[in-house]
Amino acid sequence: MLNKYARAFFTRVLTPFAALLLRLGVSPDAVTLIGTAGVMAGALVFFPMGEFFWGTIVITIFVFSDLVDGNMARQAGISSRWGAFLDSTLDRVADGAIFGGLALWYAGNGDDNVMCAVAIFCLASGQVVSYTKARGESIGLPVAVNGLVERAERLVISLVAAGLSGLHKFGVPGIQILLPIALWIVAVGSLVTLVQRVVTVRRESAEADAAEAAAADRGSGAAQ
Ligand SMILES: CCCCCCCC/C=C\CCCCCCCC(=O)OC[C@H](COP(=O)(O)O[C@@H]1[C@H](O)[C@H](OP(=O)(O)O)[C@@H](O)[C@H](O)[C@H]1O)OC(=O)CCCCCCC/C=C\CCCCCCCC
Ligand SMILES: Nc1ccn([C@@H]2O[C@H](COP(=O)(O)O)[C@@H](O)[C@H]2O)c(=O)n1
Ligand SMILES: [Mg+2]
Ligand SMILES: [Mg+2]
Repeated sequence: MLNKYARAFFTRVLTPFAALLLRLGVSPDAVTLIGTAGVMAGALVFFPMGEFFWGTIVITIFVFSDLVDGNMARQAGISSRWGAFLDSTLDRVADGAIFGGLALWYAGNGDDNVMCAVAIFCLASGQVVSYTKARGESIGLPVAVNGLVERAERLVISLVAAGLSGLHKFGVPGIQILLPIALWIVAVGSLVTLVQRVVTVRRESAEADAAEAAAADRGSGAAQ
């Protein structure tokens, strides 16, 4: 949903910045790489220490690189298969760092085995949700469904909650409850999305196989 409705807004807002980077001689690949490194640093340095506010600030600054890199490539007319591969692959790395950082907090001083397991589930299910689309498309199917909770939703729900939970350290009472609530929402939402995508791939593959069998039948009928 965010991908559909918010992308146009962010494209308008980020286009001048993307143009500036191109004028400065920065490449889209460099933005992809630096953005991922920044997200990883924010997530793996701050989250395991329970510094959710500062971690979220650092991650938020760098995560928008994922919208800037493609914008730069399109403006410069240099969108490429390599760029698409690099972008999607490093998305998985960044997501692994964010949910891994949260899991490390709960496994350590956060001391909550259930929430550690929920964070690991968010990490794994998010990766599988993305894989269903990539694999479905690689076997020639349209995978014409995005589902309830795409990557943008996973990130926005988790990061808004993490940032707000971090305000606990600044004296806001009770607010840290938002992070576990958000992780449960992302976990359940990712599971629903996974089922939506698997059901779609199952239907599309059955339709494609039936169409192929019908075409083969017509071919052998014509040969007789
Ligand atoms: C005192 C308050 C403290 C709070 C501190 C600040 C809080 C800020 C919190 C959050 C900000 C989060 C911003 C997250 C922005 C995410 C941007 C992003 O990365 O979007 C990527 C997404 C997809 O891009 P791609 O096409 O490159 O990716 C494809 C996709 O990932 C597929 O994944 P799948 O769904 O299949 O799993 C992959 O299959 C594919 O491989 C991959 O290539 O881009 C978009 O979706 C575009 C829309 C972005 C919408 C961003 C909305 C941000 C909205 C609000 C943030 C501000 C909230 C402020 C809250 C303040 C709280 C007090
Ligand atoms: N280094 C890059 C990054 C991205 N691309 C192209 O942009 C598409 C992704 O667009 P986003 O707005 O989601 O970033 C991607 O599929 C590539 O076509 C690129 O060429 N090089
Ligand atoms: Mg991108
Ligand atoms: Mg991306």
